[in-house]
Amino acid sequence: MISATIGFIGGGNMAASIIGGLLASGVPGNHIRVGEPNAKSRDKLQALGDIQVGADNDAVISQSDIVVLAVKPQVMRSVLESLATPLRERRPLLISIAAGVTTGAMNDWLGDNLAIVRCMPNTPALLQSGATGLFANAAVSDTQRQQAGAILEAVGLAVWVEKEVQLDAVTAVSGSGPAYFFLMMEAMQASGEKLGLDADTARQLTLQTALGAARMALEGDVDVAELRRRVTSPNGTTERAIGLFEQGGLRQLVEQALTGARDRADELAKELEGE
Ligand SMILES: NC(=O)C1=CN([C@@H]2O[C@H](COP(=O)(O)OP(=O)(O)OC[C@H]3O[C@@H](n4cnc5c(N)ncnc54)[C@H](OP(=O)(O)O)[C@@H]3O)[C@@H](O)[C@H]2O)C=CC1
Ligand SMILES: O=C(O)[C@@H]1CCC=N1
Repeated sequence: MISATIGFIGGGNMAASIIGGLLASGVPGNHIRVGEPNAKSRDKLQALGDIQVGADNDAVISQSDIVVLAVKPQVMRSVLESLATPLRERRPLLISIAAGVTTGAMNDWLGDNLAIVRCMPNTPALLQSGATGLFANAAVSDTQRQQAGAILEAVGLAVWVEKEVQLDAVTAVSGSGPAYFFLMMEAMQASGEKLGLDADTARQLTLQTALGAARMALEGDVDVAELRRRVTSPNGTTERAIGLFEQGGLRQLVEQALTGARDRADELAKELEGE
């Protein structure tokens, strides 16, 4: 059970997904506060439930045991520098969800050595089906580690990594990952339509197939390669399709794409630290 008060600095897409998941998991709305400058985003957040939403970050910090930093990487420095004094005084556990912003850079900008759990969640957190990688810096106590783990477990799978650099690989696999599956679904829907299905039928068949495949992979006792083989009848239709995917270099393309995402996280860190 999460009894701490949780304040979010930044209430955009990813914060809304986590907040929606926390509320669905039973965290009371009056334990959640958000500081968000954009009035439209505040309205969207307020629609999630009976949480305290405002534009005043200082008020959020003064009322929170845990502060989730959910702003874009590019504004993290200015946000932390502007909030350094109240954060240094109150010393809440900080949880950052920003891609490519290291705990070292955050503490440099704060001018202190605060407890920071850096994590990489993903948007399915909204449906409590998220996947998050977490890393704790040396200032994080066992209790704080448990608190951070409990928050992210409330919205899905939470996995700790030993080295901070591994979070860039987590970003490439699961942080950005939902977008890869959405792209595949977009492409399958479009192909279904080209092959003569109406848009709604193509959509329904694609989405249900994605759900069914993910459930079999998660709930079954065989690996995904074996599940793929079981669909692939010798000399059948799947064999033709899979052969064309392999011939087109799908595996190499996936590796290149994930390496690109990992490298972009590393670049972001260097760009932000060089500022
Ligand atoms: N989207 C995703 O799937 C994932 C995102 N992340 C990480 O989450 C973080 C947020 O991403 P995302 O939610 O997509 O981005 P959004 O732009 O949707 O959310 C960021 C929010 O922060 C607000 N903001 C800007 N400045 C401040 C400030 N000074 N104080 C408080 N709030 C402020 C922005 O308002 P305004 O719009 O007015 O600028 C915006 O609403 C990023 O660091 C990203 O790397 C991590 C995992 C997955
Ligand atoms: O695209 C991004 O940079 C963020 C981080 C992972 C998902 N969205």
